[in-house]
Amino acid sequence: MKKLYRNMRLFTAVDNGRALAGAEQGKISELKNASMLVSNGVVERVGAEDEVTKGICGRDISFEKDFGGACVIPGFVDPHTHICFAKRREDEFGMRLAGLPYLEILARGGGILSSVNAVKETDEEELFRRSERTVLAALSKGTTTIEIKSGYGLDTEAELKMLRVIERISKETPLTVAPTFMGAHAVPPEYKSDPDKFVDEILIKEMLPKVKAQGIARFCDVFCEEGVFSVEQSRRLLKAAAAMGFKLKIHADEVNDLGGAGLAAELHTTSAEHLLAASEEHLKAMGEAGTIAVLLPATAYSLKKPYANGRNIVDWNVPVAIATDCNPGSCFCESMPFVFGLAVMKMNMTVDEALTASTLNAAYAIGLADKVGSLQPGKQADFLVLDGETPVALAYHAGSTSVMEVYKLGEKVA
Ligand SMILES: N=CN[C@@H](CCC(=O)O)C(=O)O
Ligand SMILES: [Zn+2]
Repeated sequence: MKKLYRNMRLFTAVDNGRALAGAEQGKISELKNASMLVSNGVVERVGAEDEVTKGICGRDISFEKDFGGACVIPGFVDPHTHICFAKRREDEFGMRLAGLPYLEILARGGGILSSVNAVKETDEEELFRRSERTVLAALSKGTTTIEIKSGYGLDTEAELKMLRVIERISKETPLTVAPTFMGAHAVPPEYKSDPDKFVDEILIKEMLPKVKAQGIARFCDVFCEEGVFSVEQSRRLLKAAAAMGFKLKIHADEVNDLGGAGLAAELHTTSAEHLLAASEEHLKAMGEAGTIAVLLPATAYSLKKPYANGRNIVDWNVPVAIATDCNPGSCFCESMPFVFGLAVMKMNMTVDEALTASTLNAAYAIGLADKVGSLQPGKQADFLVLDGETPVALAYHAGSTSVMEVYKLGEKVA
């Protein structure tokens, strides 16, 4: 049986087989009085009502809804989160407000390492319950597909525990989930004097094969940053991961311009994230390599750092996606509408560019563009009804999500 959604003002990026870059990123299709025919949760037809219903017998339609001309966009795809965590770190936020730098907190054994201790102390059921709560908060704000990283385990057992919880989130919530293995999130204190040993003997020889064997991660990611993993260590890990069939991501040039964006271009990683301090040369190389820049403006907000230069990065022909980076430390934010507003107001992207960044390009950044990211035949019927005439509302109505209704696979879920 089919569902028919009618009378929508529908805005979507158009998928032509690759992430959109440069001027293409700002091209959005707008259809007034649009209808959408959904079959088994998948868009069968979308367009003018007479075309959409041509040859369809009324008896085949089990459900029909008129949206009264409301603005509809694809469900948000959040392509970068650490949303599987055991405890919030409000105390650390207070320390940062008092002037202590983020990397200094980590160097003193706090930050990511305090989240590692919390995950180890929390049993799997409880970790699932707490993570699920934050994931459902994201869903209520319009996120219908989400990437979730491990990386608060740092030993094989705890990393696998996180990845099992992430798999459960995928099975037991309405969201589509892209799981990422990020055992290279920080150097555990016991390897502080020999981080190469952690990279070569633990990450490469022990963890990657076990994660691969269990088939519970699609991507491998690394935090390439001063005092965390060097460019050379990141290169070794990512090359080993690629050889085992993982797709690649890299946290690059978040605080210091270490050359992570250049490494992303060299290895043709699917995406490079953060990029606040990345050089023009390396960003342009990413554009040539087709590596997607995943920008995280809520992290710049939360760390009180200058925003990544989204305007230039789009103009340099790098496909841009945006994400929340939801995590308990550097950025406790599960709201894609907030990130959308920051992209427009603080990174000088246009509303249309931000819409592509938060839907289609985000889907490409997690390898799921064949299923989600735009409202076109063959893709999941994941969509949002907005309070506003156009997607401008997402930036205009500051502090509101503007998301009235959330549909996943053609079903209202929030
Ligand atoms: N920068 C590294 N990792 C995360 C933060 C994780 C944390 O602070 O817990 C990020 O992408 O911002
Ligand atoms: Zn991150």
